Amino acid sequence: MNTFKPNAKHDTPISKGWPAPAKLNLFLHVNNQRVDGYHELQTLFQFLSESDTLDFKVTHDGTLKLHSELNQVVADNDNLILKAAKSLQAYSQCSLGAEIWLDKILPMGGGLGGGSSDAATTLVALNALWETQLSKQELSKIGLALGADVPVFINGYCAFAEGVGEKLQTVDAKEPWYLVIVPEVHVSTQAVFQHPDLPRNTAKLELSTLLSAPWQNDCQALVCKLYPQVANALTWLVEYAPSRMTGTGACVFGEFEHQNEALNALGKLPDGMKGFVAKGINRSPLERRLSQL
Ligand SMILES: C[C@@](CO)(OP(=O)(O)O)[C@H](O)COP(=O)(O)OP(=O)(O)OC[C@H]1O[C@@H](n2ccc(N)nc2=O)[C@H](O)[C@@H]1O
Ligand SMILES: Nc1ncnc2c1ncn2[C@@H]1O[C@H](COP(=O)(O)OP(=O)(O)O)[C@@H](O)[C@H]1O
Repeated sequence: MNTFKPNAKHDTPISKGWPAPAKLNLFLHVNNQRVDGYHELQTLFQFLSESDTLDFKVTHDGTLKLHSELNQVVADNDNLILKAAKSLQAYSQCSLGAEIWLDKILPMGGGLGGGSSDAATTLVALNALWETQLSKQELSKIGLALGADVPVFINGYCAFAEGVGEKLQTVDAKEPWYLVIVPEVHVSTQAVFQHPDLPRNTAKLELSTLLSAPWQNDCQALVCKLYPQVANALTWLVEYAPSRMTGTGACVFGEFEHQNEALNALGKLPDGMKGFVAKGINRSPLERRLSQL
């Protein structure tokens, strides 16, 4: 419905409004460390109603250009959007290029997966616009090389993940409202996984057992010890709702049945804490967008 609307400013068609949603890890278990250093996980991913938005214009000279204020903080060579577009060009031998506009609203490096989601949306959108016709499986293979969380965003459904996040099983979870607190601290995923105090031996369990057991994040205690801002945010939030950390942090989330309860708690956030309210969603808005083409 939003595809290829002529845009006076750019004078050529731009495909607008491709969403790149945030995710939460509703639980995160670290089961094992592989010989290559990576950790085997069991985790449950759910999307949030908060998204970055990307617009794309196909070009015919093979060049890739990103328009974003993010280039003040992330060099083009490191930006997952351009890396994703280059990987798709290489894999599919496509000679087309693209201009890409990013409206970035998701906090970076907080365990909400915004960078991975931007990369997934780029792969899915350009696969459609360049007509490269790769399957979700092929796109996920390309995406996994960019980040462990990219496949779940390509798949587009709330999912239980194993391995390093690539073995996915769709789950129909409840869709509550969340208050997400964004502590002003950067937690390095690599540093958490390399830390000697990280528990790495949670028993692997069947999905049915995991879904009915209390949910936990194995990285949370360590991150709270290393970053008091994360511990403080959780201490405040658990007074209002069952709360946990997402991914390797730093963001924490509290679960509410009704939007107004989450908004009410947001309104009481102490000075110096930032957060937002979003709904948990099982079908990604990217998946919905694709089905409208
Ligand atoms: C653990 C999760 C859960 O969603 O955390 P968040 O990043 O979202 O917080 C993700 O799988 C993270 O995925 P992603 O952020 O893409 O991680 P990558 O860039 O692939 O890896 C960063 C570094 O973390 C370590 N790493 C990452 C994932 C994993 N399963 N085992 C690891 O040991 C590796 O040292 C790697 O070099
Ligand atoms: N398009 C992008 N958006 C966000 N971060 C990006 C992007 N491209 C590269 N990055 C890098 O990826 C890192 C992780 O970003 P993000 O996915 O938001 O966090 P997390 O992995 O903690 O969920 C950022 O700190 C940034 O250096």
